[in-house]
Amino acid sequence: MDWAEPEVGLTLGEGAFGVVSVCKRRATGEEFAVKMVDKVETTVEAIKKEAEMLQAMARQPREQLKCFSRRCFVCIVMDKLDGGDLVEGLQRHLKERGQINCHDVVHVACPGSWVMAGAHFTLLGWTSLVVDVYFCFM
Ligand SMILES: Nc1ncnc2c1ncn2[C@@H]1O[C@H](COP(=O)(O)OP(=O)(O)OP(=O)(O)O)[C@@H](O)[C@H]1O
Repeated sequence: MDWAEPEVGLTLGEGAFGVVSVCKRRATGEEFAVKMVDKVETTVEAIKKEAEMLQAMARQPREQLKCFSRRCFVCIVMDKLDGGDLVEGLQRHLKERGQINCHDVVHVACPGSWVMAGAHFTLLGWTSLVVDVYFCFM
């Protein structure tokens, strides 16, 4: 398996679980994103939950998510998404085209919320489901 020594490159962003960077598979040159979760600061249970959440959100969910371990990190490989940062995109839209009409986004927002509700329900239980369903009907 050539994931043993992938090439980790530029940082894409940072979240609660650690840094996300560009990652290149040496054998093929394909680019992915890799989330590097600190083994010392994060419990095994939390890392498992994060990996399961990413697996549930994957573009091809049936394909097994690739993970590898480095000295201090568990590295979770994902498809690299090139759409940019959501908040920056919203701000750019506001500046260039004005406010988004609520009626235009409802068809996208509702199915999206149901996907999130499903993922949260599987992993985190009822509390998140209730919150997500609330947002879905807002
Ligand atoms: N698959 C990806 N492809 C490209 N960029 C990504 C990818 N995943 C994450 N990023 C970038 O890295 C940033 C941090 O992602 P990360 O998933 O760690 O945190 P988050 O989604 O912002 O929130 P949380 O920490 O609650 O999970 C994102 O805001 C995004 O800019």
